[in-house]
Amino acid sequence: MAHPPLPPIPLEVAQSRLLALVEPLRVEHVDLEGALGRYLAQPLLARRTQPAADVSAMDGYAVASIPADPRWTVIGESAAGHPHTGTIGDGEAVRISTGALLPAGASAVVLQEDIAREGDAIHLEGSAPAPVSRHVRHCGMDFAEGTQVLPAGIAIGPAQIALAMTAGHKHLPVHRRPTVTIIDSGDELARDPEVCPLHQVPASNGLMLAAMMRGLTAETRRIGPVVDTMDALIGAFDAAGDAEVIVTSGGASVGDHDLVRPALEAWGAQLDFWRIAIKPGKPLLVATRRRANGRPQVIVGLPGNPASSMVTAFHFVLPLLRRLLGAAQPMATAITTRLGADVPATGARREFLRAHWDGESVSPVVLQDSGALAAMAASNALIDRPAHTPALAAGEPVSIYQLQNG
Ligand SMILES: Nc1nc2c(c(=O)[nH]1)N[C@H]1C(S)=C(S)[C@@H](COP(=O)(O)OP(=O)(O)OC[C@H]3O[C@@H](n4cnc5c(N)ncnc54)[C@H](O)[C@@H]3O)O[C@H]1N2
Ligand code: MOO
Repeated sequence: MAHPPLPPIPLEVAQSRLLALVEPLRVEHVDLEGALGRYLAQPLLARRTQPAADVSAMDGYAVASIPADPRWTVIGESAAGHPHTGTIGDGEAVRISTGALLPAGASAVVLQEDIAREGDAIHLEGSAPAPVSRHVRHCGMDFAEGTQVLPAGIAIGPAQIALAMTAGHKHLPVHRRPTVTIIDSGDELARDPEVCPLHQVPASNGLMLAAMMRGLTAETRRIGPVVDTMDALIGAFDAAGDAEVIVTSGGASVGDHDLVRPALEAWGAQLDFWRIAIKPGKPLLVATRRRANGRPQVIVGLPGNPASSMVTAFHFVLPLLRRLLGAAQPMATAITTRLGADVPATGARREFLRAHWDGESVSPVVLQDSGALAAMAASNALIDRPAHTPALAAGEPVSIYQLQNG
């Protein structure tokens, strides 16, 4: 890795290069609870039809028809889990509960609120269902056996798990969880925030990064803080073992003690790119190393400033993990909202302003220094400001990314 200083590259170019380095991990079958937070590896086909037969959507009376003189005799009951076994004819009704099978011969359900009953004799007092099948859920209304209920690559959340179970599945095919080793690097970093002299700062980035990855089910391991020497860094890379992804924080810039790049080189990794035209986060680097199994190990070197680490983890590490997990859409998606305050013009780098979004408008927090953690903790969004754009006034539309920040 001899490095003529490379010009910073645009965000999307860098993201595409990073994602092109890996493929989704191998497929495994896990139980439904274990599938939460992961991505479906193959399209899911229904193994049953839902509802499996016509069922009632309301509590009332199932009837064969609604005659001009709407009177019926109750001949039995169909309760949820206890179907009525006979067939009903004209003038007959079956007491029915929500979710119970419609008896053979029934075509409508009349709400119990619309019925007057004396003994087994009932008559319509309110309104008849319109259309007549209004309170009936027909066989296959939700899905039919053999049809695709979920596409490959979809995120598996609570509704997907419920659907999979209802479609007759106990297990789901998902991609293996990625293993990630997170390395805090820097002589100034203290492991213990209660024992932190003036020249030190608590090593909070590793903790924050692991927290960001938790929602994606990644298996994280933390190393460090590691001191700024080649030997210590190479030792930390070795200790990362077979992790699919190594994330370092700090030491990515151009200072005399920023050794992540040369240490990666000495360790045998290949630099893929270094420096992105974004603010914060410019010194981000990505390198790869071939593992014994022939698959690449990807190293993402994040800048040490906390806001830079968070923004680059958001735009690079999380999409990389989603790609390894088999997500159809690994990138974060932006939404459009309007500004609650003016924002200044931008320069050569695309900027991601830490901001607070209240659901209606978004305002940048006052302190945009990439070392400002209190300001970052007051943010729940990033305002996306393209490079070389003029100032914008409150009320104008902007793109934002939502952060899972408290
Ligand atoms: N002459 C130049 N100086 C700098 C440039 C440049 O282009 N020319 N880039 C600046 C930018 S932009 C950034 S961002 C920083 C990032 O540099 P590093 O990745 O080398 O980060 P460090 O110098 O190691 O640390 C920066 C800052 O962050 C704190 N830090 C580091 N690691 C952690 C951690 N694990 N937990 C909490 N805090 C951490 C560290 O103490 C420093 O205060 O470089 C600029 N400089
Ligand atoms: O890019 Mo640095 O990340 O501005 O602070």
